Amino acid sequence: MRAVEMAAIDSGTVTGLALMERAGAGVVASFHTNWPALRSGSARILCGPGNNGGDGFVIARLLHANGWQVQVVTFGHPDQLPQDARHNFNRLAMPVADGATTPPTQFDGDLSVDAMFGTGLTRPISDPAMASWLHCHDRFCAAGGAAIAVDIPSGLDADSGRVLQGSACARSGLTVTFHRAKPGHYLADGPEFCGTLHIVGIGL
Ligand SMILES: NC(=O)C1=CN([C@@H]2O[C@H](COP(=O)(O)OP(=O)(O)OC[C@H]3O[C@@H](n4cnc5c(N)ncnc54)[C@H](O)[C@@H]3O)[C@@H](O)[C@H]2O)[C@@H](O)CC1
Ligand SMILES: [K+]
Repeated sequence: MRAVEMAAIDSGTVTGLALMERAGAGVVASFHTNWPALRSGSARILCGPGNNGGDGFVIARLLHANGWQVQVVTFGHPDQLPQDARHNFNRLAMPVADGATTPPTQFDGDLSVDAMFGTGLTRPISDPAMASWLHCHDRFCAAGGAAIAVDIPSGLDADSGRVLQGSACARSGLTVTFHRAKPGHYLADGPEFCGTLHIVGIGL
């Protein structure tokens, strides 16, 4: 997937930023088809330190523009964000909570989005703050809340579908992935953690 994205970007046919905007818009569109009754409300978006988090910033901006009350929780310092994610972080016009220093509260809003990690997860999620925020997302999902994973549930290996050894991982009711499903969506723990799988095109 990374090679496909880089080839498209290197060929000049599309920018990473355009792909990220389409990814974020695809998640919002998928959300409305999966939960049509949920027209607006309050959303919590968990945004990790990479471009998966960047997708989360796009989703936050689009929901906010549609009249949603949005709480963005970030993990990692904005200065460390990759360029496209940083661009979308800078475009946010709402308060942002630092997940490392803000204790998680039980979420009683309408929509929780896991944009912590996608295909760039390289090791088990062991950071206690990340784990406890993901646990909130998982509890909200288990209680029947609208819980979405961006690209892949964080903590799940995109190739094997297994939760990385000892990693925190959160279930979602809907996973929205881009361009193609990954083996991890179907294998091992994938189905349990992904819930319904939507595959959106981002023009690749
Ligand atoms: N490349 C592109 O042009 C596009 C990428 N997209 C999104 O970008 C994602 C991939 O982005 P990235 O490659 O930045 O990867 P991620 O956003 O999945 O995360 C990578 C970051 O997390 C850190 N990390 C990995 N494992 C960790 C752990 N256990 N604890 C703490 N930090 C950890 C890495 O050091 C790195 O900084 C995709 O899943 C998708 O959501 C989409 O926007 C489509 C376009
Ligand atoms: K994710």
